Amino acid sequence: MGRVIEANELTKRYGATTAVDRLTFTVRPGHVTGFLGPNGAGKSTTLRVILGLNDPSSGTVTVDGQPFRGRPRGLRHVGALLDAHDVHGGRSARSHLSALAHSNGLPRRRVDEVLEEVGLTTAARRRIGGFSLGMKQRLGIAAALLGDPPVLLFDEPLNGLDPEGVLWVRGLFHRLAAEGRTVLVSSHLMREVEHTAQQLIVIGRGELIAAESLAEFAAHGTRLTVTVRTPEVARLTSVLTKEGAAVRGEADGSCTVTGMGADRIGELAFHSRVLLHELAPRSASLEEAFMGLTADSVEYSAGDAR
Ligand SMILES: Nc1ncnc2c1ncn2[C@@H]1O[C@H](COP(=O)(O)OP(=O)(O)OP(=O)(O)O)[C@@H](O)[C@H]1O
Repeated sequence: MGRVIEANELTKRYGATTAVDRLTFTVRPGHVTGFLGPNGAGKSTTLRVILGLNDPSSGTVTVDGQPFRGRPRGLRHVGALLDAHDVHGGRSARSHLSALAHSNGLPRRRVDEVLEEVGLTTAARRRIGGFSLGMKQRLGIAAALLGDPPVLLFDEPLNGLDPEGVLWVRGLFHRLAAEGRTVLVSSHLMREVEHTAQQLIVIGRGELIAAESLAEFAAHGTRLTVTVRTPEVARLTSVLTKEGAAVRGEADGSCTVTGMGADRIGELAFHSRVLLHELAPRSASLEEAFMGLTADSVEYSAGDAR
């Protein structure tokens, strides 16, 4: 049942600001795709353009080979949670969803089904204005699911959810993907995405930085570093730097070596009769890889704070 989202050289400018800059990517069904980038990277803009809420300045984005805008009864094709606050506070959850179901020609029974799905059945008659952010996120997810669509877009859906809610959302996204749907989930935090997504699209300053599996991202983002502990720091540093490694002293007395594997460090230390107390290879975490890759974009958005 899946549908592919394809962006081709997608560009969106707001006056002098280029929010999305020649983005080309494909989102496939069957797994959760994380859409990752620092604040202001252009994630929300991209999602809005996919949904046809904004026109691209140039380039194209299609869902199942066609621009999404103008599809009748859109909720049957693409469900989206863009902004959990974007709901009428005076309405109840049930009347909000009923209105959406009605305008999209969806059967009323779907309202009860999605309320049950997101755990809001008992709160269905309460005013949305009194909902916590987590409850509003659940309501937004319910609205996205209403049309039982094959394509689902979620903008920062984990915001405001408690740990139990986060686990629930992850389980839900995995199930939706396993059913063959296309699931795109944006976040500015790698730690949110790394347990949720199998595929990643990483952007910074509106530009594509990476589009690959989480495993590939982890592998190429990883710099080889080795933690070494020795009572003879100066001698070891001299031995290793002569062979091309970089050695940095840490506050706890250990050294971080880059550019050389643990085997070679051990060999060189042995031949130079330098005593080692610890020799531990470590790989950068996904968070570190993400921050390293997007460092330039973060500086940009910090200076360009909205
Ligand atoms: N309607 C608009 N008018 C002018 N500039 C805009 C508009 N919408 C977005 N921008 C700008 O486009 C850039 C990308 O914004 P966008 O909201 O898409 O990023 P984001 O990755 O979703 O960030 P965040 O995580 O902070 O929501 C920002 O510099 C933002 O200020």
